[in-house]
Amino acid sequence: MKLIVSHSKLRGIAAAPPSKSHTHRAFILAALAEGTSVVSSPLFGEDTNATLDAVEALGAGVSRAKDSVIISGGALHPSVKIIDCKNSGTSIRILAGTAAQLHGTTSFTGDASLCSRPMKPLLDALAELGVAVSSQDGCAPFSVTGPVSGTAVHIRGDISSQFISALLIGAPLSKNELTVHLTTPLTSRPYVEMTIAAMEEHGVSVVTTDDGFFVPGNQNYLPADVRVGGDYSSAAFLFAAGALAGDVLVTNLDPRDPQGDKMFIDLLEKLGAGITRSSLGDVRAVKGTLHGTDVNLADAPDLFPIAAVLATQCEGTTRLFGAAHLRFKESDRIRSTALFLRSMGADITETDDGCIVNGPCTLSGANVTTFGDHRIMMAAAIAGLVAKGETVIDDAECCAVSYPNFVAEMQALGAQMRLV
Ligand SMILES: O=C(O)C1=C[C@@H](OP(=O)(O)O)[C@@H](O)[C@H](O)C1
Ligand SMILES: C=C(OP(=O)(O)O)C(=O)O
Repeated sequence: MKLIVSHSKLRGIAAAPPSKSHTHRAFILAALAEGTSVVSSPLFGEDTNATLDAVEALGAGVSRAKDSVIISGGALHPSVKIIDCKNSGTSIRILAGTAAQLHGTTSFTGDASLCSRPMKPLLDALAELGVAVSSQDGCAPFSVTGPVSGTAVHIRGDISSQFISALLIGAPLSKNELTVHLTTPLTSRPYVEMTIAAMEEHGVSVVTTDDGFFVPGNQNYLPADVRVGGDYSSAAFLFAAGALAGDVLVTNLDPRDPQGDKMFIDLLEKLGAGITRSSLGDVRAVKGTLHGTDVNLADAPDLFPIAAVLATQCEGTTRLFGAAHLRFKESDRIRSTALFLRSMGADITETDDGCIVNGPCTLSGANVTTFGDHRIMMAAAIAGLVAKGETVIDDAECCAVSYPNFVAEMQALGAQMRLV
């Protein structure tokens, strides 16, 4: 399907969809805990559905209701069928760390995008811990044959924090302790902090050390009822829509949430958008005169495509930097973002770890290739709201990965968008 977007004025209230990252963690940790856990308000997106199907294949009891999932966990076993994680890096990496703790072999695969994303640092780390791994080229499809027997592991932290989350989440299941030594600085650190917070909610502990993490062995995950809060990465598209094209109030957000992408609100404020925060966590974003600045996205890479869209509407130069790991996402997001914005008329130059944008740019509608990447699709749709003429975006259904109601939500706010 294609999405056709025209210049629009927006006004209204939208609830942020549930957090994708919290939902993955809630489903997996509930599956690891002996007993019954209830996950309320989870995200039912394609990525989190892949995780839910996978924990079922690994032996968890799963009962899906309209706005919650009941999971009976604790007695996991290797999956007899190949686990297909579709488009989801978080699913395949964290679940590989879990499957590696089980006695036997589990195989994983995904779609073409996922099968081209890096897995080797995690597979090498699992091999260092005594797990037999088999993959053709360090990518999916691959299999792991557990259990883990080692007690120390070395892994780089600058490709994906999901490798670290995978090792940490699996570790308490081992008889032995685990020390994780990072061989490079850790990027996307807030996601590891979300992992540790979620593990603590299920009664297990992780210690942060000078060069990584330490997890005591032989710990038991306890069942817990968890309510999933709103997703700041998805909300960024709503905030940007308000800041560029009108006035949008976003609800269902918790300012105490460890999600790193809540930095987007501070960024909008710094750029000059009208931002108002209520004591309940709601945030209103209103169109303002925007000015360029330098933004380090090392810890919030998912904001890159929409931050680049904002940058095109800022006076002066905006430098987005620090996020070379954007090259390993659903697409090479530095390239795919620069490509679509340049085709719309933006002055944008790729760098190794981000981009430089000279604004303000007059954007014009163009044919946008998303590369099947949900965040490129949604960023292009927001760019289309301020472009002259029609923006035609391919593969529009790919937003179902993280934000299935994106188009309906934008239309309800007054966006001129139609699916054809
Ligand atoms: O752990 C997670 O939930 C995620 C970690 C991040 O990936 P990297 O650690 O690969 O940057 C982020 O981009 C992804 O959307 C979700
Ligand atoms: C990179 C993302 O997710 P994942 O790594 O789980 O595919 C994302 O949602 O932008």
